[in-house]
Amino acid sequence: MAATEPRHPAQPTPVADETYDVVVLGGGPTGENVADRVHAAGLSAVLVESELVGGECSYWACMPSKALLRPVTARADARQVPGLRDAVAGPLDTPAVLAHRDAFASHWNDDGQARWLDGAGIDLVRGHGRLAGPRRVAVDDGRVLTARHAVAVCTGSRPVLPDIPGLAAAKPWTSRDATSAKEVPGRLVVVGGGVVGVEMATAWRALGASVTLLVRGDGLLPRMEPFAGHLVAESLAEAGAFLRTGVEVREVRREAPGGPVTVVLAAGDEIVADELLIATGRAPRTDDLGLETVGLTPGAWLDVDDSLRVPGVTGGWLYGVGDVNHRALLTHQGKYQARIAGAAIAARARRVPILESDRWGAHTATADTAAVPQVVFSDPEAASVGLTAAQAERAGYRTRVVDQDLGAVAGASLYADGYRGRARMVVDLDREVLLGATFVGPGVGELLHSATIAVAGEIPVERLWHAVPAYPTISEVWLRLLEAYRD
Ligand SMILES: Cc1cc2nc3c(=O)[nH]c(=O)nc-3n(C[C@H](O)[C@H](O)[C@H](O)COP(=O)(O)OP(=O)(O)OC[C@H]3O[C@@H](n4cnc5c(N)ncnc54)[C@H](O)[C@@H]3O)c2cc1C
Ligand SMILES: NC(=O)c1ccc[n+]([C@@H]2O[C@H](COP(=O)([O-])OP(=O)(O)OC[C@H]3O[C@@H](n4cnc5c(N)ncnc54)[C@H](O)[C@@H]3O)[C@@H](O)[C@H]2O)c1
Repeated sequence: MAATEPRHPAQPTPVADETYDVVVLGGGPTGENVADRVHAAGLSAVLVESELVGGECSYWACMPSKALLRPVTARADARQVPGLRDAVAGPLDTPAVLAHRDAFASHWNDDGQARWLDGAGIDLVRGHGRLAGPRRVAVDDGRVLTARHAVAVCTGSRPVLPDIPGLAAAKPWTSRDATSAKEVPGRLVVVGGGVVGVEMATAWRALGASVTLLVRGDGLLPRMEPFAGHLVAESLAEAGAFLRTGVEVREVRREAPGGPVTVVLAAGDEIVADELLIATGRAPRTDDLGLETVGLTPGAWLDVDDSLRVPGVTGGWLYGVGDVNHRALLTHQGKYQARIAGAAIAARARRVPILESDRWGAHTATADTAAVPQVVFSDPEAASVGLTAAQAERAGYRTRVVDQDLGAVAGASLYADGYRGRARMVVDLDREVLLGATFVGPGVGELLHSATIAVAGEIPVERLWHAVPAYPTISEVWLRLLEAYRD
């Protein structure tokens, strides 16, 4: 089944002047925010978009996936509340869930976002843009846009298909199909135990598909603390999904278009399904971008410094922001980078000194390396910020790791009967500040920002002691973690 196609893109805003202060290539969440920031700083900006304004996040990633998952986690939570359990015992209303998803994907129509650009005073050019030498962007309709100060490449990423015999011919689902499919497949095989694999296995299993998750490593969510993957795997199994770890796909066959697909594992066994989702990571959208015209390598992630500028480009006019630079493939980090890059572009345009040496200054995207928050909207949710215990150890910190059973907190047991969850904080013993925190359990996504503030703010543990969590909330786990640390 093909991913839902963009519908009726709005007519482009007429472009009067082909020279701008800033040309932004790619109108996803990152590109929109770069354009907005430089425009707010008094520079003129044009945004070039080849598909839909709003990018992957709005139509085939964050928004539709979270709209599919919200009914799943809300039902799971309600089923753990005495007095409510029986009222939500039935199946999800699949047409209503899919309609809710369609609405959150704006029916794959970007009129609203194009209007926002117009209102913000940012010109929109629809078409595929390519660099055409220094400061120039050629659009496939023949026009050439020139940037006085900067070109910001915000072209994002696309799913990778591993080199498995028969895979491409079998027309597997990618994240685009998994977030936009109009029907629930009877049997779905998911390859990849990262965030996309876990979230989409959760959603489609809850909508009634028989789901088999094939994972090459030994568990799910390998970038998080190991207990996150364990708890999510346990819950997926209870939901009736089949998880196979330590397996490799050797070959894929689909004899007839629309017919069943056979997945052959390295050990020789075969799994037959109706759809196959490949969720094995992302590749940069830089292969057809004219990078070679400015001495860079097409198809590679864009290497950038902490102000999001591409080093080694004469004149320093090229920036790479968002997924395309591979620093942190998340919408909120792309938007954060856009705020930093926008400020740096505007400062350099005005010849104002850049605060490069100020780690937490306006022109340095330090949070990309020190405090990236992420919520996996599985059941239960998994939320983390900063370093895991293993990452901190690898980075050479002297650490103390403190764990707590989330279910033992009064607020958690009120939130859900039999609440299962766990929390961990990783403390840098030399500075006595948090390097990272992880929470796994129902509703923990909304708990994460407290940890992000602690990590990004480098708040001493001694001062956190005075940040009193309200009783009886799940946040009281902070008190338990700090008590355990001080004991
Ligand atoms: C299934 C899924 C779920 C996700 N869920 C979350 C989530 O819950 N939270 C979260 O933070 N992140 C999530 N992500 C990640 C998030 O989608 C990305 O980090 C985010 O979209 C990156 O934004 P971006 O603007 O850098 O790139 P994109 O959103 O990819 O936008 C790039 C834009 O550039 C355009 N473009 C590309 N090349 C050209 C060209 N040559 N000329 C003109 N235009 C071009 C594209 O059409 C696109 O519109 C999810 C990802 C997936 C796959
Ligand atoms: N809620 C969220 O924040 C959210 C949701 C979805 C996606 N995202 C972002 O989108 C990005 C892409 O997600 P993703 O899940 O595709 O990538 P990922 O990198 O998170 O996970 C991909 C997984 O596939 C495995 N893999 C790679 N090649 C394989 C192969 N040939 N066979 C079997 N397994 C293989 C990897 O070991 C890895 O565990 C992530 O970086 C994530 O940050 C975020």
